[in-house]
Amino acid sequence: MASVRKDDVWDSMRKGAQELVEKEPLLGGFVYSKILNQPTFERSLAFMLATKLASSTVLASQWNDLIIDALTSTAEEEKSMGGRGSPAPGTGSIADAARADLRAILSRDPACPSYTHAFLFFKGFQGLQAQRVSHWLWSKGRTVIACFVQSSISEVFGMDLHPGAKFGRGILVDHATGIVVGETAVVDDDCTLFHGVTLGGTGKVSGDRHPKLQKRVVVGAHASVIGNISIGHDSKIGASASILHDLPPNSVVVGHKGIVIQKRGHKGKHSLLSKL
Ligand SMILES: CC(=O)SCCNC(=O)CCNC(=O)[C@H](O)C(C)(C)COP(=O)(O)OP(=O)(O)OC[C@H]1O[C@@H](n2cnc3c(N)ncnc32)[C@H](O)[C@@H]1OP(=O)(O)O
Ligand SMILES: N[C@@H](CO)C(=O)O
Repeated sequence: MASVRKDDVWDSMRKGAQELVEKEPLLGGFVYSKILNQPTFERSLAFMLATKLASSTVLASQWNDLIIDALTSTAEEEKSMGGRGSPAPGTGSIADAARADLRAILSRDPACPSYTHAFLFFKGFQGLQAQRVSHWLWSKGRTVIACFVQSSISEVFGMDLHPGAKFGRGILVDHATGIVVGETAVVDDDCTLFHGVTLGGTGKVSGDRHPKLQKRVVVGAHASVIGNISIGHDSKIGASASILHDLPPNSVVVGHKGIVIQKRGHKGKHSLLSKL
């Protein structure tokens, strides 16, 4: 007999949805259609994204079919990879990446009370899952439809995520408004991006031209990280900083020149801050 996979995120989402409807019956139709009437996390995710992205010319049912295709194919691809460790950014099951993102949001965002809340209300979460679908299309050479998805994400969620960009798992995209991520950017597992972040090119080169964020990097609101540079794991980039050069792991940087104020774990006066 085939074993039924345990899905703690989905179980918790359904429980949260039930509680939400009891508290606010006005939202009953909304919550039932997106979660409680759906048989699985995958179906729920596809329906939620499809209804967000739908327009008068590309219907929710067409989006739903496309997204289900992406979720099924990427799950099969991950299975065929043998399930060894976390997949490289931009590869592996989209649904499992979405589950990891929900876990990350609940554990790292004090404003998030439940998986249900993030799933239904956080456009950073929703837009990122749509980007994962566009990236799957991009990786299959379906670049026109991938760019159409990018354009729809931009219109609906207010952030511009190129389909070529590679995102790992456990990503918190908080508030999300105004985020721009370029084609060759890589955001590894457990990173956090606040609103207004740019992971951009210098405008002077083509090819591989966007930043690579290693694991657990936090990029503060309205910071710009520019060029094909590497941001070492566990670094924090301050709100409104501009970063144009590689940063070693554990850096904490602020200001227009991305001045290092400390190496995390090392105590001492931030003397360089007097230059700001
Ligand atoms: C609705 C919302 O809440 S949206 C959330 C938006 N929040 C963000 O984007 C958070 C981003 N985080 C930051 O900018 C943080 O300040 C960090 C990560 C850069 C630094 O955090 P910490 O390591 O705790 O540094 P700490 O707060 O002790 O500050 C150290 C010094 O840097 C200065 N500093 C901190 N952040 C910044 C910044 N973004 N720009 C300029 N200077 C800064 C401080 O004034 C302080 O200076 P001082 O030593 O002269 O007093
Ligand atoms: N979501 C984060 C930043 O706004 C918080 O509530 O602190």
